[in-house]
Amino acid sequence: AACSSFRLRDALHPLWQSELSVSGGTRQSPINIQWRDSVYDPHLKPLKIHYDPTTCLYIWNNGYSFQVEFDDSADKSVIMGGPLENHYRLKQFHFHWGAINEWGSEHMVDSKVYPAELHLVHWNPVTSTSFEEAIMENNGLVVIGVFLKDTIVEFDVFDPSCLMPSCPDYWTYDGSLTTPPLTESVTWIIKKTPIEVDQNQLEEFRMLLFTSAGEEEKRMVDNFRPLQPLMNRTVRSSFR
Ligand SMILES: Cc1ccc(O)c(S)c1
Ligand SMILES: [Zn+2]
Repeated sequence: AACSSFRLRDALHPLWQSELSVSGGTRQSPINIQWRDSVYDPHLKPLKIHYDPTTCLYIWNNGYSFQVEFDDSADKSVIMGGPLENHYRLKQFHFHWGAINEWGSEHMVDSKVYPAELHLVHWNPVTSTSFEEAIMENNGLVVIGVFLKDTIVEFDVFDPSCLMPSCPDYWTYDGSLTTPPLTESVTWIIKKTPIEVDQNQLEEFRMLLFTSAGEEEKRMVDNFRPLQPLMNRTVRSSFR
């Protein structure tokens, strides 16, 4: 019922209004992951994550999420393994969330939506010389998506490794950025198990603003892109 009261225009933040779909896009994100249609790939390795908290630089509001930036001038916070052919450097992480707990995540699993979704954005230093260049490269980026569900716990937002669920299971598919330029440069790795965050943490997200000082206040909520067609893609799973 809550979803029926959800007005599509709420999710059409000016950011996406003009770019609901990239013309000719064949691998757009986010998608609804149909668990029974995902294909177990025994060649998928465990994902290896080595984050160095000292690479954490600062947090800022970029107008459509809050983002924690990392020093990516060396291979200090990196991921490798999984579906990846080499290592990727952590550049930033940010979240997407809803105005209420009934919606907010970008990806869905069997049409189940979560209140929020964490994106850990990495770039390929082997095929690109900078993050900005990697955004335009085929598979220049890897984004790890982690669902958030509300419960009563505390978590430290600045040590990204503690943002990762202990369960190693993930789905992976070829997709795109979910914000402009929506480039089809992302290998998505979606963790099967959500992390649990305190309801107060979700409320704090909803206190942020899309607007700058002096403008009429607009709460930063519903900063997620609508689902995109799967088209000719298969989602692989790292687990049976
Ligand atoms: C590079 C980048 C920027 C913003 C995003 O929401 C995503 S998913 C990726
Ligand atoms: Zn994102």
